[in-house]
Amino acid sequence: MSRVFTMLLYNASIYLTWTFHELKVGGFYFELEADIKDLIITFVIIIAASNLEWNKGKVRPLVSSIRAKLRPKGMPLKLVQDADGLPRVILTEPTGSSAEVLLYGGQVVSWKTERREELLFKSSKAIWKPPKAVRGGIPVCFPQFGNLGSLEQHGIARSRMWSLDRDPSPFPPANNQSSVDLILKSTEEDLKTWPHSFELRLRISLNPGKLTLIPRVRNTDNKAFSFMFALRNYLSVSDISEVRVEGLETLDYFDNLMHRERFTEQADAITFDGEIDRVYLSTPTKIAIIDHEKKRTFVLRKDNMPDAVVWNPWDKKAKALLDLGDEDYKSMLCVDSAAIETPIVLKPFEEWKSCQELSTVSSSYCSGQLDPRKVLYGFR
Ligand SMILES: O=P(O)(O)OC[C@H]1O[C@H](O)[C@H](O)[C@@H](O)[C@@H]1O
Repeated sequence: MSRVFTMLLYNASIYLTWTFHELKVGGFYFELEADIKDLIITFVIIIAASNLEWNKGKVRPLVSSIRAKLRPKGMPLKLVQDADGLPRVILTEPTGSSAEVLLYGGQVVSWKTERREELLFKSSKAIWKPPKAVRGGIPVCFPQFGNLGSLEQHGIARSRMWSLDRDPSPFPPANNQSSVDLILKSTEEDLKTWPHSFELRLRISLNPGKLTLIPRVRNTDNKAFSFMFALRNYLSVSDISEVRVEGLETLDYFDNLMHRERFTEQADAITFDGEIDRVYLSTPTKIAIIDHEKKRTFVLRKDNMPDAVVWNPWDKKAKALLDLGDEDYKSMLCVDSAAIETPIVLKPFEEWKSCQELSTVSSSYCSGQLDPRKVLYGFR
């Protein structure tokens, strides 16, 4: 789509907006709200811009600046500097739940209920200093998972400084206080170890009882590349021995503790009495992590990330990890949304998008037979 056409669309949208500013319907005049006017313009511009993005891999500066002007002007983002000098964004929503997101690693490090109860695990010995990734929260593993490649463990994204994405694609968030858009772009230095230019975007949105992460990866290179991706969810649990995971039964998995040998899960649900490090394959979109002691269930819903990693280091490995307290393994469980077995391939200017939603419900609702939707419709 040419620039001229974009301008034509833009002018047409302004004309339409003014024409319909006063809309005569059945003899009554309805004043259109300024918001609606903005919405119409935004809609037309975004369609034009999206086309440009798909075709050229770049939004023209003109369209970007118009889009920026039309972005909802709510309260500004709360950006604070913590004691270690790492900038973090504080997300809040009206019922009182909150989340904290570090620009370092693009990492959610806290998610609290409206009663200020922390839902994500943070290591008592976490190192809040580059180049170490912070142990806890939701680190982003990209473009490699674990040591399945030549890059540093779990790739580069979790130990890089991300930026606020001032031009999120395609729609700006509805509320600036409860949502943030981050971006990580390949640097000259990174290109030396992973020679593929990319843009990794992450939208983090907080809603009552729910935390949503939408990652996107765009190939901004002139050749195709492939990558692995994982959102490592460090969930805070009362006692790992009292936790069970439902939704992965009967599935095949690679066991990282057994030289990645392939097995089939035989148990009705996964319970924990020792170290575990497995990549479950072709998993359903919904997995339940049931914490009996807390009477709380985390529900993990994911889209376009077919694998799920389950990791707990248990006592020996915990002691070997410098940034994990000796007893910390008891109060954490990682259940990750991931794309590992089949790496994602992107041609130049193509974009991959996925979504993860974490929510909590009372245990009785999701544990097997008591989930009414499971009983009624049999879906997970
Ligand atoms: O210590 P990290 O780099 O965060 O990795 C933690 C763990 O992640 C994965 O599950 C790997 O398979 C493990 O080998 C690794 O120990």
